[in-house]
Amino acid sequence: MRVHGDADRRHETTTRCHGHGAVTPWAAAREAARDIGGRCARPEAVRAPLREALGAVLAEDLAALVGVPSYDASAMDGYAVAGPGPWTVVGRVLAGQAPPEELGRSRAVEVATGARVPHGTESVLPYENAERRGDAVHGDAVPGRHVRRAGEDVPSGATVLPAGTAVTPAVLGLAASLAHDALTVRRPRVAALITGDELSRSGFPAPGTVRDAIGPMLPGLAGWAGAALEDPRYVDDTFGAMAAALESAARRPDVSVVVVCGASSTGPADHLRTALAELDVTVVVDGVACRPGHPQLLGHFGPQRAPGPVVVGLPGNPNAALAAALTLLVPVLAALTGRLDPGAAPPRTLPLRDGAGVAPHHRDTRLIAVRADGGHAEPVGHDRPGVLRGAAMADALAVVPPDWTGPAAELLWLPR
Ligand SMILES: Nc1nc2c(c(=O)[nH]1)N[C@H]1C(S)=C(S)[C@@H](COP(=O)(O)OP(=O)(O)OC[C@H]3O[C@@H](n4cnc5c(N)ncnc54)[C@H](O)[C@@H]3O)O[C@H]1N2
Ligand code: MOO
Repeated sequence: MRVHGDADRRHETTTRCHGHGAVTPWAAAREAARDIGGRCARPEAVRAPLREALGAVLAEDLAALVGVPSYDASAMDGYAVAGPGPWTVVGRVLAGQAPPEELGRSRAVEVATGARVPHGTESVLPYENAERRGDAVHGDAVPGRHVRRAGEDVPSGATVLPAGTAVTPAVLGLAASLAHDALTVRRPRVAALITGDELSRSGFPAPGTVRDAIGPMLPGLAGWAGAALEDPRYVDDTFGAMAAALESAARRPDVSVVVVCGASSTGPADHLRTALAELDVTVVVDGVACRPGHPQLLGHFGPQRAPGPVVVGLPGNPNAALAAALTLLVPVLAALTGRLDPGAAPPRTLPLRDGAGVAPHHRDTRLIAVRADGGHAEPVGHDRPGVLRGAAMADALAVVPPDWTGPAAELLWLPR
């Protein structure tokens, strides 16, 4: 970390206001994150083509512009038949082709699965139940069988999903079936400020420099929580650069969250807290009693009753940044659109495997990289604050509070 000229006076303030007993317990910090996210203005509703809507939430109920199926269709390859058998075969209809107007009594048309069946069709006789002799077909047809009637799965005009539903791959497929080309969705936008004059962004790091490991993690974390991350802005380790970058991100009406990486501690180049004070940001969580990730921060621009944009400060150590993102950033983003925190998905707890050698810390909640395997959670190791090696092998972070007696531990799932 390099020290810049304008650090000194303001750094005095930082040192006094952080790290002197005001840290928030881990569970309370997460609750605060959910609470702020839930109180912010919802991200603006926008029209998104289907291919861009994945992961957002629906801003409106999803209605069927067309029924499913949209025409009377065969559910099997075989014969559409009308009246009693045997039936005389009068033609063939493949999917996408027009059928004859009307199927007369004791008449059949050979049909492919998905083909339109003629009016008058009473059932479809699958090939395997049919015996063909010349133009005649014999077999036991069961009235109504293997014909999918128009609108029988989804009637035209029906509301099929409520506003607030997360757009999954299945939702996109359904929307297309219902004749939508675009959806009206909400998706929080996240601006990222990455600090650290020692950071490099590509190639082999020169002596004394470090590859940015947080920038590459953030889009996936944001996307997992239904948000979109803008290209990160790399900010010099000066008070002026930090304050200016924060201010300009916060002025953007489309930005719901500003995430700041690094500069969260009390060092001479750590200007986050002083810049937030200068900009009148309300700091709600100033440090969290957890390891790794204790210097993380949660605050907001704007008044208490209408907060926004939210500011999340992630520590510079990459594994601490990941733990902090799961603790504060993901719950804020999920709550902004009212969706469930994906880190808190079931199963919520698993027993740590016997002999895992986990001991609680006397004051802080430990967040331990674990693999979930056969009904147990097993620490994978390699999860010190400065390295993502353990997290990259892990399924979740096991939450071990100071009063933990085991063996069951709460899990905070990682995006996988
Ligand atoms: N006197 C104290 N010093 C520190 C404390 C403390 O309580 N008292 N806490 C330590 C902990 S814990 C953490 S975590 C770090 C947090 O530091 P910052 O958020 O201010 O971040 P930096 O100082 O800039 O960097 C810390 C470390 O991480 C590396 N780094 C930073 N950004 C990135 C990145 N994008 N990708 C990869 N690595 C990054 C940086 O080079 C440093 O090695 O403070 C401790 N100090
Ligand atoms: O808590 Mo630091 O956040 O250990 O790396």
